[in-house]
Amino acid sequence: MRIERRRSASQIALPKVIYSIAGLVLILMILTSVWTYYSINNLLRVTQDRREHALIKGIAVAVSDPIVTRDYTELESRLVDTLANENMLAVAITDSKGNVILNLAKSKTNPGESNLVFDQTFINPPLNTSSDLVKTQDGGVVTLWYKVRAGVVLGWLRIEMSTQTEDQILNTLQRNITLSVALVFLALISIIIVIMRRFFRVIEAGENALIESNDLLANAAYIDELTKLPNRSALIPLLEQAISSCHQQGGLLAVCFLDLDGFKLVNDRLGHTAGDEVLIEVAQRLRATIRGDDAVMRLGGDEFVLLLGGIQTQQESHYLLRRVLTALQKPIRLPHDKVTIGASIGVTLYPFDNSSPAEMVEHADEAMYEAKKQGKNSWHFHKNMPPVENKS
Ligand SMILES: Nc1nc2c(ncn2[C@@H]2O[C@H](COP(=O)(O)OP(=O)(O)OP(=O)(O)O)[C@@H](O)[C@H]2O)c(=O)[nH]1
Repeated sequence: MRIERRRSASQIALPKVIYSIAGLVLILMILTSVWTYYSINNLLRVTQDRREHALIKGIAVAVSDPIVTRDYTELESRLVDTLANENMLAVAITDSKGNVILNLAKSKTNPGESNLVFDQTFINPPLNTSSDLVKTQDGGVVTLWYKVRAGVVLGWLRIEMSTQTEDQILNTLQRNITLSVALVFLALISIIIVIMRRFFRVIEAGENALIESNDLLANAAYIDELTKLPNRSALIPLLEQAISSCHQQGGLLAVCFLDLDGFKLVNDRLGHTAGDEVLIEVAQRLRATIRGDDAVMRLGGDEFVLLLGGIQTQQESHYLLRRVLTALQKPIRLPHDKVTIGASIGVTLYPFDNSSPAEMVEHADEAMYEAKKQGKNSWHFHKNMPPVENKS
């Protein structure tokens, strides 16, 4: 009589959807971050290139006059000014073949100072290029070659610059993006956890409601509305259960079909409502009389079935049946009347009667009719039983 409780497909599928969306968002976020990082990186490089170009062009213009006039004092002064630039490391002027005209390097110990470099008389310029500007990079140092022109090519301007500032910007950018991704990732994970927890709470609540409604439905299907006893639908399942435990534990199981005597009269004399009250009282008395493991059901009308298990001897079944009738025979008090009612009981005993559950009920029913025939308010064992004394 158990009703299976399963989660619906949509209930199982939804967390997967949430995980997939979250995963997708995460991948998009990482891709966006990487793309942003490379875009900004690229932008910085382009800006840096333009800045360097403008810078070297400016220096070239500034040094072209002193080169033409061979005013090396003025040339040195202009190069020293150039070296004042924070990132500038060295600056040199060569003729068109690479012979050094002037070579200045910033002092490593005192960046405010610049020294003439004398030990390098020739620097190899990129002679086989048609471009005016050539850039090479080695680690954090950028070397720029630029053709100095005044109508004709006067020579080469060579500057060495540190990319320290640029690297710092990029490192900061990289750190910030990594931090942002980590923070967004954490936020996303937290949101997923919150959503999942809420989701599972909703499922749990839904499941509980489903279980409750299933239980209610199950009860409604197997319970007699008037007496609250199990009804006819519960008869075979309960009988099968009782047979199985009797089979395991041994002893006898009495299947008792009980029909009230003269109940129609109660209805006729006192009305249907009074009849109902009598049925409710009978149900309560039957329930109070049987043992915890026994069962009592109302099949309908004034018919009940009792399943009395754990009986060791046939004699014991007589005792139990007498107890049932004695309990019923006590007057029933109604608001305006008092009713005394009896019952006839037909009995079949398992395992003497080893037929199917439905047949056993039929046998008990037949025996009940025998009890009625023999004067009512008594019990009668089915004819298939070993000879036992039928008593009232
Ligand atoms: N009050 C009430 N009466 C019911 C209900 N269901 C069936 N009945 C009545 O119960 C009576 C049962 O009839 P019988 O068992 O044939 O009559 P009886 O007087 O007990 O006859 P015997 O069994 O031969 O003693 C009928 O009058 C039905 O109308 C119910 O739920 N409530």
